[in-house]
Amino acid sequence: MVAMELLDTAGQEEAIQREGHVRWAEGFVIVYDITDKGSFEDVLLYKNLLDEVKKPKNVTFILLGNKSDLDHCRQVSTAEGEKLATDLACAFYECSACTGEGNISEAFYELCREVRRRRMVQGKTRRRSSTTHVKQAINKMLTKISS
Ligand SMILES: Nc1nc2c(ncn2[C@@H]2O[C@H](COP(=O)(O)OP(=O)(O)OP(=O)(O)O)[C@@H](O)[C@H]2O)c(=O)[nH]1
Repeated sequence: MVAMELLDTAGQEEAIQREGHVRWAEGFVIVYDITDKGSFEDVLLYKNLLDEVKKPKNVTFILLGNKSDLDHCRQVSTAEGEKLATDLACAFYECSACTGEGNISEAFYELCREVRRRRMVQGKTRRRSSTTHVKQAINKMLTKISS
């Protein structure tokens, strides 16, 4: 079971840089509108802003192309979305917040799974480094005792 708190950044750059919840959040959903090429071009901008706020940590995120119900007005192809997601090494979904089509639940499950995977990896790194510190301390003590 995972308890999620979802916050909307309202899309303003200054808000993303300023707001504490961006620093606090563990995972992000970057959303563009498939009928608006400009919103797709902004994805990189938002990714870079998140990188800036979260550094030195890597940003955990998924890419979501919204408004798939408006396929007749599409300006961004599915292939373009997939290509960007591959370049950014994140999961990609198309969906419609309006009709619910596309796999919105799966997108959020995947984001949760990715957050957990990264936590596990970071936990292992932390544990390994603390074991190293304990070993070094014991070695120091033994060296002192024997000298
Ligand atoms: N057809 C369709 N319209 C949508 C969909 N999602 C949102 N909209 C419409 O798009 C408009 C903008 O939606 P918002 O939820 O305000 O978008 P936003 O990105 O949060 O906007 P900001 O508040 O500026 O950040 C509204 O008129 C929504 O009804 C969708 O999946 N399909």
